[in-house]
Amino acid sequence: MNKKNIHVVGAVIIKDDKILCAQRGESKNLSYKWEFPGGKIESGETPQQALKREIQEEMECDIAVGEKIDHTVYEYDFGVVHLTTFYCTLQKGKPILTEHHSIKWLFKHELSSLDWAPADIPTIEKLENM
Ligand SMILES: Nc1nc2c([nH]c(=O)n2[C@H]2C[C@H](O)[C@@H](COP(=O)(O)OP(=O)(O)OP(=O)(O)O)O2)c(=O)[nH]1
Repeated sequence: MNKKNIHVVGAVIIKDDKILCAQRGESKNLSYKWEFPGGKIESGETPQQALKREIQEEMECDIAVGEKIDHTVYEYDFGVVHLTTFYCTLQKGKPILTEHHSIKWLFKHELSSLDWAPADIPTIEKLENM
């Protein structure tokens, strides 16, 4: 059986040289793994629109979406995630924890101390070598 394709966008939000990292909740797949806030692209949306919407919903703040960082395809047991990550900045408000277990602001050289969702590793490597 073919696995379902899941198209996901992730926001690498940078503020004062630190990057916002978010930990998934207990009841989710990839529970307690770290990720970039974001989510699935809905039909009719551009990746950038999806990212702005997801961050508003999840963290109650507005972002500006900048350049693409990376695009990876990773096969999990529950499906194939196509993850695109973008540089973002905060425009209005401050990220609020709603559905994540926790959030952290880390310098890029600290990112690899967290247990990331596997699809995120190429983005982490790019950020570390930036
Ligand atoms: N938001 C986000 N999701 C990621 C990243 N890396 C990664 O493998 N994923 C996976 C986890 C999920 O299976 C999927 C994103 O879906 P989602 O955030 O909309 O959905 P979810 O599983 O948290 O919850 P649900 O809405 O399906 O209940 O992509 C990442 O950096 N950010």
